[in-house]
Amino acid sequence: MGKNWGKWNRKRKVEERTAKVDKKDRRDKGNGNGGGSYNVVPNSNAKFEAYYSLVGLHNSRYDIDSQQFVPCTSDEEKHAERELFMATVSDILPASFRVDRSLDPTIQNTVLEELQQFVGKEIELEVELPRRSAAFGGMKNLLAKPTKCTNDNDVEHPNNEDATTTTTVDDEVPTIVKKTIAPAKPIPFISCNNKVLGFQLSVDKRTLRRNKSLEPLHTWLKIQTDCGHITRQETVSMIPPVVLDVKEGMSVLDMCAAPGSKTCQLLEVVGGLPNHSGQDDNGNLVHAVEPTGYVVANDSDTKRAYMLVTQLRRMNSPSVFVTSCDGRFFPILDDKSVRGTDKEGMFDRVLCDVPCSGDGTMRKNPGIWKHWNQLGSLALHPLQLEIALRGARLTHVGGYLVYSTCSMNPMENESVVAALLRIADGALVLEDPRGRMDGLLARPGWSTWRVLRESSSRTRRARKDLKKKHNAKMQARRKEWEEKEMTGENPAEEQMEDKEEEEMFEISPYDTVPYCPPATWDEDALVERTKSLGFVEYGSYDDVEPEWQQRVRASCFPPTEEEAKTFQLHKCLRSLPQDMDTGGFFVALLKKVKPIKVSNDATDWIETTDGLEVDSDINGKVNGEGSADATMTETLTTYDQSDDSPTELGGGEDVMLEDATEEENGEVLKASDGKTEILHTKKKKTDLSTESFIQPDPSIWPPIVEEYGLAPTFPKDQFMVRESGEAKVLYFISKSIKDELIDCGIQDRVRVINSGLKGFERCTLQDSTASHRLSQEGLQYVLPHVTKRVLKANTDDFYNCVKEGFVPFDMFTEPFQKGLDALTPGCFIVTLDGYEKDLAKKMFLVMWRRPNKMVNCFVSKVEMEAILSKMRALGYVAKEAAADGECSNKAIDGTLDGE
Ligand SMILES: C[S@@+](CC[C@H](N)C(=O)[O-])C[C@H]1O[C@@H](n2cnc3c(N)ncnc32)[C@H](O)[C@@H]1O
Repeated sequence: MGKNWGKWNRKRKVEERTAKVDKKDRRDKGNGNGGGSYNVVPNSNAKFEAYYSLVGLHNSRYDIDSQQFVPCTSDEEKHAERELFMATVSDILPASFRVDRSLDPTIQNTVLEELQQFVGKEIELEVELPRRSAAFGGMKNLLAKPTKCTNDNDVEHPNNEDATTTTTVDDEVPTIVKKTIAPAKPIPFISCNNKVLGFQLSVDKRTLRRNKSLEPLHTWLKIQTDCGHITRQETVSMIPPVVLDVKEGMSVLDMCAAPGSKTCQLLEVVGGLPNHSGQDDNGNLVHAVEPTGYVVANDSDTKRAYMLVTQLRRMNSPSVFVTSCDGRFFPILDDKSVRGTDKEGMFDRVLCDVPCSGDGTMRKNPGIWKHWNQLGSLALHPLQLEIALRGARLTHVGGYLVYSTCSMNPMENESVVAALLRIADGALVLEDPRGRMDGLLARPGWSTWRVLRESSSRTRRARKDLKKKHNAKMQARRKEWEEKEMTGENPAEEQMEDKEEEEMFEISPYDTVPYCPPATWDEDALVERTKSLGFVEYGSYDDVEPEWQQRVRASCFPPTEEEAKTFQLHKCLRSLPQDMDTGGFFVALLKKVKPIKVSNDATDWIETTDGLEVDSDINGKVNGEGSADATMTETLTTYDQSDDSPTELGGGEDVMLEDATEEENGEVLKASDGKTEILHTKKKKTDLSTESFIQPDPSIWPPIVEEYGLAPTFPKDQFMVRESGEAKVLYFISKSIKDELIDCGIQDRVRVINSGLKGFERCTLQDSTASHRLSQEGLQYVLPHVTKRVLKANTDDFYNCVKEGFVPFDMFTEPFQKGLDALTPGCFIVTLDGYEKDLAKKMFLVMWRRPNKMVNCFVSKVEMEAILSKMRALGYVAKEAAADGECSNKAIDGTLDGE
C-alpha cells in the first residue's frame, strides 16, 4: 500500500511536469527571454527558502525501490527534492474526506459501495495545471543544475539594486493536460475493521466543480456531507487521532481542540456504544446504553470553543465535555475513577495539537509566504512546550500523549519533544506508530538541528502594536512638551530618545528581498546566504546574547549525543507536502511510563512566556471550511477572553456573553512553580453559557414522570440544568462525565462551555398542559424509560411524519390514525416498527399532536434529511418517489430490507 501511495503521487507529479516541457519551450522561444531568465513566483519567501535550505529540509528523499526516506547524496538530488517541494506547495491542496466510523454498519457499507464507482474506476479528465507549477521547467530541470539566479549570493545587502531585477510569472493560457485517473483514492491508514474510510480526491476543488464528468462525484459528496455520512477533513489532520490509537470507552483530553475536526474523529471512536445495538443477549432494550468513554475538548479561545460546540453538534454525542481554559493550566483533578493506575493523570489519551506557525499549511494559507518569520516559531516554542508538559502530567501512567503541529520547523517540533523528554526524565518514551499505519509516508524526526534567529527584534504584529502604543505616547509627550516650552524647560533630550524608539519600528529591510533558490548546496554558501538575510546562528545556548535569551531558549537547542541516543527522535513522524500530496505536518507519540516529577530545574528550561508576542500574521485567523488545521492568532502575554461576542449556543438559543476577563471570573492563584492559575470559584459576572451543570430542583420531575410514564429505571441524576436562570433545558449527561468530571469538581476549575444532550425542554406551546416536551437531541437516552405517548409506525407512516410543517391525520394509515386520535394534544414519540429497540439506528421522532387533527415533527431539517437518507440506505423507497421513477435500482416499494 505504502509503495502505491508514494508511486501514485510521484507519478502524478512527473506526468504534470513532463506535460509542461513543451509549453515551457514554446514560451521561452516566443517571449524573447531566451530561456535563460528565472521566473519569480509569488509563492515564495527568501528567508523561508534560505532558512529551510540550511536547516536541511531538502536533505532527504523518498526512494521508491527501498520504500524508505534516504539522505540525498548529491546537490542534484537536493535540488530535485527542493523543486518537488516547491511544485507541490504551489499546487492546490486536494480535498479529502472521511466516512464516519460510528455510522450504522448497514449505512456505512452502502456509502462505501457507492464510493467504489469513483475510487475503483479510472476516467479520462482534462485537468488544468496550476500556473506556479507550470513555471518550472519540467522533469529535465529537476535533475539539472539550478539555473543561476542573478541575485543569488549577490544579496550582500538587502537593499542591493540587483536583488530586484526579476521577471514576472508567465500567466498566459493555462496548461491543460489529459489524465486517466480514478477521481478519488483511498488513504489506507484511515481505516477501521479492515475497511478503508479515508479518501483523498485526485483533483482539486475547482476541477471537481467544473468538470462535467465529475458531476456525479460532486453531487454524491454534497449529499453525503449534508446527511453527516462523510466529513471533509484534511489528510494530515486525520493522522494525530489515528496515531493516538484511542479505543472505545477511553477518557481523552483534546487540549487545543477548536475548530474540532480531530475532536470529532476521536469522538467517533471513544463515544462508541459498548453494546452497539442497544439490546442485551435476549434482545431486550438495554436501559443504560450509553458510551463509557468521553472526550474533554478544550480551547483557550472561548469564541473558538463555541465554534467547536457547533461543529460537534452534528455528532449528537453525550460523550463530549467542552471547556475553555489555557491548556498550560488545565486542572489536574483527583482521579476518583477506576481508570487510574496511579494518582497522576486522569486521561487515557491526551492530544496536544498545539498552536503553531502553520508553515506546513501554505497550500491553503498562501499568507504564510508573505509573513513567514522564524521569530514566530521561537516565540511559540515555550507555549507549545508548556502545553505538552501539562498534557503529559494529565496522562495516566501507561497512557499516551500525541504532540502535533502543522509546522515544519524544528523549533516547534523536535526541540519541543526533546525538551519534554528531558524534563520528564524517563517518565515519557517516544514510540513509533509507523508499523500500524499502513501506507503512511513519514520521514524520521531529526535528532539534531541548527538554531537560528532573525535579527529583527520584533515581529510584524508586535511592531504594529508597539507603534500604536508609541503613537499614543508621542501625543501625550507632545502635549507635555508644549506645556514645558511654555514654562521655559528644554525637551531636546527626550526628543533624542524618541528618535531611537522610532528606529525600532522600521520594517526589516530583509522582508523585501525576493525569492531565489540556492545556486549551490555548499554549506558555507548556505550559511552566508542566511547571514545576508539577517539570520544569526548559535552553536549553543551560551552563545545567545542576554537580550535574546527570552526568545532563543535553552530548550530550543538539540540534545547532546548522549541524550539523542535515549530520546530516539527519529520515531517522530515528519511529512512534507510532496510525500503524500498533503500539507506538511509533525506528529510525536509518547508513552507515559511513570509519574512526572517537575523540578525547578525543569521550569528553568521553560520559564514563562512573559514579554513575548507571536506574529498574528503568521498564524492566520480561523478559516471556516477545511479548517482542520486552522492556525491561530495569539498574543501570549495578554491572553484573555474578553473579546467574546454574541454566539449561537445549543439549538438556537442566543447567548450574550458579557465581557469578563479570567481575573474577573475567578480567583487568581500562584502555582508552586510561580505560574498563575485561575480558580473559577468566584464568579462575579455570570452568563448562562458558562454556568455549571447542577441537579434541578426535584419538584421539576413529578409532572414529567407522569406525562411520559417514566419508568423507575429513568436516571434522574443524569439530567442536569445550567446553574443560573430558569431550568429551561434538562441535559442528559453521560454517567462517566458526571462521575469523573463533574463530581470531581472540574466545573470549579475551568470554564465549562457545553456538554450533554438536550433531554427535555420547557413547553411553551399552549396546546398542552405538560411542563416539558421531549427533545430529539437526547431522545435515545430517554426512550428506553418512556411508557406513555409512544406510537409505532410502519415505514410509510414514519416517512410521512418526517415532514416540515403540519401533517393532517388522514395522510396516515388507519391504525396509526387511531393511535393519534387516542392521544391528548402534546408531545409524543414515533418509533419505526422493527427499529424501536435498535437504539443505535435512532429511527424515532419527537412529534407534536395538535388539537386540530394535525401533527408536526420536532426535528431539525438537517436531521430530517439524515433520517430520510438512512431510510434510503436501509432500502426504503417512498411511494411517491417510486412513482416518479427515482431510485429505481433500490425500489422496494414502501418497505425496508429485511422486513
Ligand atoms: C492548531 S489549532 C487546533 C486545531 C484542532 N485540533 C483541530 O483539529 O481542529 C490550535 C488551537 O489552540 C488554541 N490555543 C492557543 N493557545 C492555547 C492554550 N494556551 N491552551 C489551549 N488552547 C490554545 C487555539 O485557539 C487554536 O484553536
